[in-house]
Amino acid sequence: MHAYSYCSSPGISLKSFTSQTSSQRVKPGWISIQANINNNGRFNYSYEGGSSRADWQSSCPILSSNADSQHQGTEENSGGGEIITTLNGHKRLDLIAVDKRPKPLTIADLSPPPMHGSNLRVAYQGVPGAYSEAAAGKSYPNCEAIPCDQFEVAFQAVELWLADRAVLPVENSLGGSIHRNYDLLLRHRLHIVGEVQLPVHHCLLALPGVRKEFLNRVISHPQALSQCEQTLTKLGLKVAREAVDDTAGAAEFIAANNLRDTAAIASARAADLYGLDILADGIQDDSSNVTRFVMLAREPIIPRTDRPFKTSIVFAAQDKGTSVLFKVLSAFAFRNISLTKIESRPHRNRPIRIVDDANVGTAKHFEYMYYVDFEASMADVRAQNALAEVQEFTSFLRVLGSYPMDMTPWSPSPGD
Ligand SMILES: O=C(O)C(=O)C[C@]1(C(=O)O)C=C[C@@H](O)C=C1
Repeated sequence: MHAYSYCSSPGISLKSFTSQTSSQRVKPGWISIQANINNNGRFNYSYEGGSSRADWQSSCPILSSNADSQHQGTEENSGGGEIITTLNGHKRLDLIAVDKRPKPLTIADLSPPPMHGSNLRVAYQGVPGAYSEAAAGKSYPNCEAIPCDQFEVAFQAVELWLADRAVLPVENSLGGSIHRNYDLLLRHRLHIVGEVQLPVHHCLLALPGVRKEFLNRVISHPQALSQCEQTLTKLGLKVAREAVDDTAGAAEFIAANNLRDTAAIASARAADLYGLDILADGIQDDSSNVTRFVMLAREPIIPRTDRPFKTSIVFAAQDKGTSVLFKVLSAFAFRNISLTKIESRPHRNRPIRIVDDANVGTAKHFEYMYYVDFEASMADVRAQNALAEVQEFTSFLRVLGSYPMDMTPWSPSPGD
């Protein structure tokens, strides 16, 4: 039933990147990484973890090299120059520790990692069974999907080289934009290197034996709740709705706490993973329910013109003039470049501008950051000229990425 062959990793949580006390809860199978900057301005990592911490550390070169200095394991020289560390009786080969001398760069260091290669570590928000995990698998088949407890953590995981890519939702055909990710795109320096559209087929899940009449509440991600609002009412479920971090997390929570009065909106895969029954299938309000995800990387890809590309930009208008937005949009229209999305968010550094006009009086203007997606590659001279023109009317302009459009055909799931 599940088309993707990704594998899940132990996850990363926000406390990984903030100050932390030793009493903090650690999810089973997750690693908690505390990153501090030391006196030399370098990162130090320390670890608390669930059962698979050692596996995770040994699969991650950054972690395994740092872990060596923190754990009181014993070391042997295997005779071949490698160091074998013994940790809790388990032997492990530490490639990083083998040879600390700088190595010459090879051609392999200079080429980007394979787009669909194996072992690409892809961070997503949520727990296994979340739609974001499926999007990671669709974007990078055979990747190692790394669950993160918040969107921000997925950004940081890539920035700190704990993951190679992040795959994050930006908009849904029914629920609209996921604003948090628009704000984070601006705050972080990652590049959009691709997009993927995922049909989202929701199910109502409950513990085995539970019937709809027993339910007092339905829990899920706020987007999923809004995508199923009308259907829940049609099913006669006049129960409380509660928002949680992700859809699969809602299913996991019901199973872990044996909640017989609560249902979750989540995927069929989440039902499988957490041992829940499907009370209703395909409960999204529209069968063509699609979420668009973007793939993020530390480096941009080189834009091309031999296939359809999309470019995402963000800009702020200059202080003076009210027709800036019109002028910016005209720069694309005159060059026959179609816009596929426009979104405005508060300008966090300067949310309000006081405008004094001797004739009209004083007004408070809200200031925005505008996000625009347009259908052209940055290698296309029309896009370059349009942006040169846009720059004249804006106080800030950043290209978030120029990347191949997702042209994969999809159809509503059978039974919708
Ligand atoms: O909760 C999940 O399963 C997610 O992957 C998050 C998310 C979202 O943020 O929009 C992704 C796809 C669906 O639209 C519902 C929820």
